[in-house]
Amino acid sequence: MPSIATIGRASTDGDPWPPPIPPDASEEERLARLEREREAQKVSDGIDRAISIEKEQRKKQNGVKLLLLGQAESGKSTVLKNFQLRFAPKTFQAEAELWRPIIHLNLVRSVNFILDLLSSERPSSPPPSTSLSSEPDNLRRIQFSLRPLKQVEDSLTKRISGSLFLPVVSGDELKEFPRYHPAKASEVSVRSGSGWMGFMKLRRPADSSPGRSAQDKTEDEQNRRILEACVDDIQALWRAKEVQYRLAEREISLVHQPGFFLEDVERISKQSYVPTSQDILRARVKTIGPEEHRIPMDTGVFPPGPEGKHWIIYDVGGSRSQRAKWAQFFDDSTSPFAFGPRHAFNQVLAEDATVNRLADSFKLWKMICSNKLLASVDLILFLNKTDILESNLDSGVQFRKYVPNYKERPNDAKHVSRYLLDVFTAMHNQSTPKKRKVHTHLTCAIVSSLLVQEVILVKTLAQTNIL
Ligand SMILES: Nc1nc2c(ncn2[C@@H]2O[C@H](COP(=O)(O)OP(=O)(O)OP(=O)(O)O)[C@@H](O)[C@H]2O)c(=O)[nH]1
Ligand SMILES: [Mg+2]
Repeated sequence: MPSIATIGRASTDGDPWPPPIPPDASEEERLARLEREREAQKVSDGIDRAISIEKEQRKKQNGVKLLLLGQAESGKSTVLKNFQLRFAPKTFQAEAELWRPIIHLNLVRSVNFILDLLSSERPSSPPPSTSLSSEPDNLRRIQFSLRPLKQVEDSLTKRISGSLFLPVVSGDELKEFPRYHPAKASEVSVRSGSGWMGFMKLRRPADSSPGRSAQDKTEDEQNRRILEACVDDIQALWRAKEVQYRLAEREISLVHQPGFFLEDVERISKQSYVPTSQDILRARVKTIGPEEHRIPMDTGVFPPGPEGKHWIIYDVGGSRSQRAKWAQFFDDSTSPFAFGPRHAFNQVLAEDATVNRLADSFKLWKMICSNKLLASVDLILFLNKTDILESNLDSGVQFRKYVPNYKERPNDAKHVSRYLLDVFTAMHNQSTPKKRKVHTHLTCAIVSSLLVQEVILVKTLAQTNIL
């Protein structure tokens, strides 16, 4: 006899359960039988509900598990920083100083990128407004005087990545970190999160522990002195018309590149500089993960939960060689956050220049939606980088040129966002194995305003029953 919970389903030996009502049963027997089945069904549904509530509660007691998924540079680690800023502000502030070398590395890579660009090729024609000016001579002097920044870049990369501490990086991963990429400047090829942070803690400049060598300290001071001495020339380089001309000629928008700090050079090169929260959110470190981060939920934002409750956030690397590592986190106790780079419709992948980033992002989304291991969890989709999308469209870039199906709709952020939300939702509905909710949000992860936190933490998580 099957248990009551299986009434109405197939029995274990393959025969249908309950068995059909015998054809010779009287009307009275038939009605009584139907009534018994209805009652049994009610009990069965009640048991299913209780099991699912218990499962939810068990999930919550262990902490809330979030999985950040999306292509490289889509903003996963930045949202993680937002969580840290919101829920563990003291730790976040205490670690601010660790971000200074990363921010300096972002800056010197931008400078070295421009220097490489200037020396890599001659422009197709000289910039019209500078041909009669004295700028070319001055630019040559600046190029010469900024040469020590190559050593600063090498030294910072070595300090941050700590070659001894780095896991073996595969050939494919190394290929993703070219020193000079035609459309990129600020990628930092180091381990993210706890990897580099743990290492930097050991070598902290203010730290007088025996782990920190005198050589590190000297090198750190020397790098900062060089940077401070270069401030005027870096500013002059960035303002030079020829530089702007060469960047425009190759359609390179450094301002929109991750880890862009050229406008902040004076402030961030001061000896007394300590990174602000905003600087940290803007800093770029590529994740070679996956990494588990535990953030205590102790800030009283939500009603107190069980003692020792944590956010457990899995931050993964989004570049192609990293994606095979995602599957180990796919299960129904983890809430996946997927990131769609809305701004990237006119960009290609850093790791494969033949692949449009928006097309890649659609493919990833379909893979997440159709995954059977995630079929029972609601999905949260962030269409991130609203600011870059707006600035791209405002500068006249035509969305329909890259997405012909967009046709004659208006070329503004509101309509493009609506269109993308519709496409992502339709793709989900076509590929999901089960009916479930998708919570979509337009976000700008570098803004840690209350609004963003409200959206991310309160509305979304509460709607998905995570909290
Ligand atoms: N302008 C702008 N920049 C953003 C936004 N969100 C993230 N960024 C920046 O984009 C860069 C990349 O973000 P990350 O969070 O490192 O990207 P990721 O998805 O973790 O990338 P991988 O670790 O390579 O997988 C960082 O420099 C961020 O500061 C946004 O909404 N607007
Ligand atoms: Mg990351």
